[in-house]
Amino acid sequence: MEKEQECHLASIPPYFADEKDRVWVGVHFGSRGLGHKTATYFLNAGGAQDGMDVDPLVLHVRSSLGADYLACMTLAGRYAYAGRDWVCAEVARLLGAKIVEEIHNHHNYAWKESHGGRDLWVVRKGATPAFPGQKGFVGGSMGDKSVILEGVESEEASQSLYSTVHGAGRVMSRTAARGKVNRRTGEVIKPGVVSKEMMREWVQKERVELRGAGTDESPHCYKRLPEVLEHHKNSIKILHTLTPLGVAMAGENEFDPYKD
Ligand SMILES: Nc1nc2c(ncn2[C@@H]2O[C@H](COP(=O)(O)O)[C@@H](O)[C@H]2O)c(=O)[nH]1
Ligand SMILES: [Mn+2]
Repeated sequence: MEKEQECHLASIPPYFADEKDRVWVGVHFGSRGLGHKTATYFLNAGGAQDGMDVDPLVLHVRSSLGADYLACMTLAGRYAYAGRDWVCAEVARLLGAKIVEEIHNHHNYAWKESHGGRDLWVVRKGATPAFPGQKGFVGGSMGDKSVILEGVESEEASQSLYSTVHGAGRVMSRTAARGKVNRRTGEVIKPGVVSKEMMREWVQKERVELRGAGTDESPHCYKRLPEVLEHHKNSIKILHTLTPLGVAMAGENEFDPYKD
């Protein structure tokens, strides 16, 4: 690492080197467990039906339940920011680095915004805001380059309500990748498509130091980010390309009581 004193934060914790050999620390987690519990509480309280094809529960933002939901969502968002900040600071400390720039972005969250003179609640599922000049971190995979990008003004950008992708996206489900095993008997119900050897081979070729990770997170599970970003080239500008150096994530048998 040429500049040990400089460290940039992107919002997996891997760390990367950019095109000028500057170090970036990236994390990708938030409030999944808390968010799920919150949503479940409000769905039950609002009398939502259960099932894939049922009508959605609609709560008015000015109803007591709606206002409480928004307050809880905002709190869960702050909890996500705080957790990411803590992990980035800890990785920077371990690297002996000083943080010189921070880029935060949520996904799977709702924002109150004005578009074309209309006040809207914009829910970005698997997407992040990318208003002109707004920077964001978009992950590839543990064995692919990631990017720091910013939104640009264009017809396409406006049509997307100034949103972009938050990752390359999956080509297979977690279950398809790792297979299905009977937890009690250990019997393999369906073998996984991706083996540990395949995952190891990929990261070794890319010279990435990997700690933890199940095969459901292997690069084989994701699209290639440059191809995805090519489809978005009119609404974003790539500022930095980040090459992964080290990636740490929970192992396949790790117990996470918070599920975040
Ligand atoms: N830089 C990294 N990006 C990664 C890694 N594993 C996945 N990804 C990308 O991020 C999103 C994660 O999405 P989610 O659905 O799990 O929230 C995904 O689309 C990938 O492209 C990684 O280890 N490093
Ligand atoms: Mn995510």
